[in-house]
Parts: sequence; C-alpha cells; structure tokens
Amino acid sequence: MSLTVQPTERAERGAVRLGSLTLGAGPAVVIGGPGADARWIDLRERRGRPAGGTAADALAEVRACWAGPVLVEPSSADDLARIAAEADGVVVGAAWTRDLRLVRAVSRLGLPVVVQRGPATSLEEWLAVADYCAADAGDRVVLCEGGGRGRAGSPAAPPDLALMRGARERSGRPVLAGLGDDPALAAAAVAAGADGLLLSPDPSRRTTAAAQEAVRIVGALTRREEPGSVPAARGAIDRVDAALAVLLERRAELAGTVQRLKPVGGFAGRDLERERRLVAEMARRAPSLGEARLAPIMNAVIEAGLHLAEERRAGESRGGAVPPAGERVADGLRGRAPGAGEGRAGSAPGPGERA
Ligand SMILES: O=C(O)C(=O)C[C@]1(C(=O)O)C=C[C@@H](O)C=C1
Repeated sequence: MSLTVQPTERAERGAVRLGSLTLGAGPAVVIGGPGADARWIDLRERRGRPAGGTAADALAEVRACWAGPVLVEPSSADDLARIAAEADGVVVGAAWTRDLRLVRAVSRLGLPVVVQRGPATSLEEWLAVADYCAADAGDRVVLCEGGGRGRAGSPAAPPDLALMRGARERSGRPVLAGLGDDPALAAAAVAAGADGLLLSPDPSRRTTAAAQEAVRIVGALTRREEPGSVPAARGAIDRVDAALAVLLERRAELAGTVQRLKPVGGFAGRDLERERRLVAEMARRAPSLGEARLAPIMNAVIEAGLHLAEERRAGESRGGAVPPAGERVADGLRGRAPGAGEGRAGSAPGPGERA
C-alpha cells in the first residue's frame, strides 16, 4: 500500500479527549509512568519479556494501580482487540508509520490515535498519516514529535520543536513533544506550544516531576486557558500561583543582592522613585490592574524582600543562620515587623486603607 502525500489543509485547532484527559484545550499534560496525567505502554519494547509482554498482561499490570487514561502502542495487529477493549488511546509509534495496514487497523479501533514522527519521516508524510488515521478515527488524532526509537532500537530522537509547532499550526491537531527519559527540553516544548509531553513509559520520578514542573510554570506563562468550571479555573489559578511563587522567590534573592551592593541597603536605603518607576513599567504589562492596584501589591513584595534581606544580614552578623521560615512567617502574621511601612511603592493606598 502506498501513501499519497497531499498538502494538509490548515484546520481549526481541535481538542482530543483521552479518557478523562483533554489534549489541546486547557493545561498541557504529561504522559508517562507513575505520577503522570496519563500512562502508556509500549508493547513493542515489552515484546519478548518473560512476563508482561502481552497486551493482556501489560494492561492488567497498569490497571491494577492506575484508574486514569492509558495509551498503548501495539507490538502487532494481534494486540488490537485487547487494546480496543481496555485502553483509552493507541500510539502509532515512529516505526509503524510506514506500515499502513497496521495504521488503518489501529485507526478503526474507535480510539483516539497518537501518531508519532520518527527521524526518517518528513513533515508532509507525518501529516498525511495523521489525515489517513483521522478518516477512520473520527478526527481524534494527536501528533507526537520526537521520542520514537527506530526499528533497531536506536536511541530516542529529540523533538524538532519548530517542526512540532508547524505541524500544530498546519493541522490544527493537538501536538505532543516526545522526550523519552530526558526532561531537558520540557520547558522549551511547552513554550513552543506542545499540548503535552510524552515521556518514556517508565521514566524516573525525577523526570516526571521535572516535566510536570515545566508544564505548570511555563504553561502558566504561555498557554491561554478558558476554563469553564470552578475546579478548572482554580486549577489554572494554581498554575499561575506556582509561576508567581517561583518569580517572587527569585525576585527576593535579587532584591537581597541589591541590598548588599548598595552603599546603604535595607529599609534605610529605600528608593521610592525607583519603586514608582518599576510599578509604572509593570502597569504596561498589566493594564487591567494598572498602577493604582499594582502599587500596594509591589509595596508588599518589596517590603517582604527587604525584611528577608535584613533578617539575613542580622543572622550573618550574629554569625548564625537565618531564622527558620516558619518563625519568620509567624512574625509577619503577628504584626508588622520593625521597619515595615516606611515607604510605599507608588502613591496608591494599600488594601483597606483610605486614600
Ligand atoms: O533597586 C533598589 O535600590 C532596591 O533596593 C531594590 C528594591 C526592590 O525590591 O525592587 C527594594 C527597595 C528599594 O526601595 C527599591 C527597589
């Protein structure tokens, strides 16, 4: 059977459901082993194992400890009946894209299909295979760039992120970045528009955690979400808060560095003009909040940084360590620490204060 390569029409971007998970709308997802949003089984790689090599064994093993979505890459057409009965999606691995008989059989299972591109497959061929699957799979097709091993078990290919982005724009289909066991490109992949990351079926906990952190932090900065329920909106807020926390911690470190470098640091060396300017600059990027609402927020952020810097300096001059975070937080909750409120960013009143 040969494949006619036709230019793929640019399509509206759709979302594809994989069991309880949605790919292509909402947050980016991580597919891998334990701890990920979805798990997957590579039967090709398991073939020949003394135990767990059949679709039945492998699915039973995963289902025993995981109720969420499971994807399976078949080892041969013999696996398809079991996959159709028990999996939430099927992976057409890079090595299969030229076996159009298997591709057709897979796309007739009634499950969503993930079409992985291997290093030897061009963008045109890849999109054509996806269209070919879509005809039978009711358009429930996801593209996966990279991560596939060749037939001889050659190492996983890193994803070409520009190609992945182009495929997403041209096809309108959700895209995954295949990362195997290396999370180094996780943040870059999410920034480049990946709707999810496909790790190896059995990555280390560290790999999964690193991928999830990239999805959360970079996704909060780069993905526009339109949640339609309270839990989804809260999930989106949690991701933005995670990104804010990372930035606030980094900002506090940098503010501490400035205090050490300035001739007069801490509250005594406060520069209100600088604070007003940085609030005005931030208002350009946060026009809905504007200067008036940003000023008290930044005042609190700057004062928290100055308190931390002063506590550290006091700790150092005592020759000891910084007091534990719990104590510092408790101090803050009890009332204003000395030096608080000695100036404020911008001229607006703080929350609950009169102008
Ligand atoms: O830029 C400075 O001079 C700082 O000390 C840093 C910083 C800040 O946290 O951004 C803190 C206090 C100053 O009043 C102004 C700004």
